[in-house]
Amino acid sequence: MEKADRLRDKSNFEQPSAVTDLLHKHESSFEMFDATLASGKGLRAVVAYKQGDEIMRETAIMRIPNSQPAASREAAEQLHKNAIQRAYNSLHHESQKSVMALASCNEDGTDVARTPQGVYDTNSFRLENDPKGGLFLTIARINHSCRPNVTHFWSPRLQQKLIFAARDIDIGEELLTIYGPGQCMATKCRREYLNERFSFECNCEMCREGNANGGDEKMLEIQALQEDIAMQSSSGLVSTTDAEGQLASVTTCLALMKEQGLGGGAFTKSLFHHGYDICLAAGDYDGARSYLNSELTAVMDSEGVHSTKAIEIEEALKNFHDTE
Ligand SMILES: C[S@@+](CC[C@H](N)C(=O)[O-])C[C@H]1O[C@@H](n2cnc3c(N)ncnc32)[C@H](O)[C@@H]1O
Repeated sequence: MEKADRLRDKSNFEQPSAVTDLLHKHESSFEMFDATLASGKGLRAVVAYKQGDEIMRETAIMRIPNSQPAASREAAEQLHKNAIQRAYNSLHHESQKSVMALASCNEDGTDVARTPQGVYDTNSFRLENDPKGGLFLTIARINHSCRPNVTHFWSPRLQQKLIFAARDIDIGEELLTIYGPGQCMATKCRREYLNERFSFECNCEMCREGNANGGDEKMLEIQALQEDIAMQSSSGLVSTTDAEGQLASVTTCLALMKEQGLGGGAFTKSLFHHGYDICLAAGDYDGARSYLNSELTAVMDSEGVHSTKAIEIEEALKNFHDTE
């Protein structure tokens, strides 16, 4: 079966489901366990996944505005705290218990010290282009890795968060996502960022490895290449010779990302789009179509086959064929 068909089959259930539905649908494909990488729990695969497989989708148990207008920072913090408390109070007792069983890095780690705000702030996500963030009971159990094997995507249409395999995953492997940063950084800076933003000392494979295999230099090179390519492709002034150099940078960057375990669709899709822009500007339509095909696969792998972006790219590819 073609990959797109396989993905379509997996994405057949379209409507948002309740958290309990999520647990029933997916309970046999992953399980919660006592994590070794991090304190507390984690999720691990009980079936093997292929890159691009949808592993789960979940509806938020709590939705809280990211920010509210207030006269001072203190007043804004109070509004945030009140909104969390109100949302928490409106939950069923069993759901409250599930929320309070999650990790809380604002407190000292004991059950007594946990508060709804500590739990919400530790485990919630901002949701792209949405004024409200969300807390997802199951997704909250996924620990962080700077070399993740899963990525998440907020679907505005489904109002759910979807988790996709960023590479092939074996049975028994822990599911690990990236909390941040959004840029490629050297180990010391990544660890500082994670400590400051999420209050933990990252113990992931990439951080433990540090610069042993030149990882830090590779991360910095990826970052520099990505910035350079984005700048060049947006300037739009591409001669054939420029295009060759820029496309060579795209190829180098993709290879480095793969070496660093960052070859999944969520990380590569923008790079493929730049490749497409560069080829178009240089009048290389075969090259443009090839990059667009790669972008489509990367988008389907990380957003699902029904995402708005995937549909738009499919449309653009059809137009390519129609104008030939
Ligand atoms: C969203 S929770 C993840 C699930 C959590 N382990 C649990 O038991 O519910 C985030 C917390 O997990 C821990 N954690 C996640 N990834 C980690 C990592 N790479 N290194 C060390 N601790 C990590 C940290 O304590 C962090 O505050």
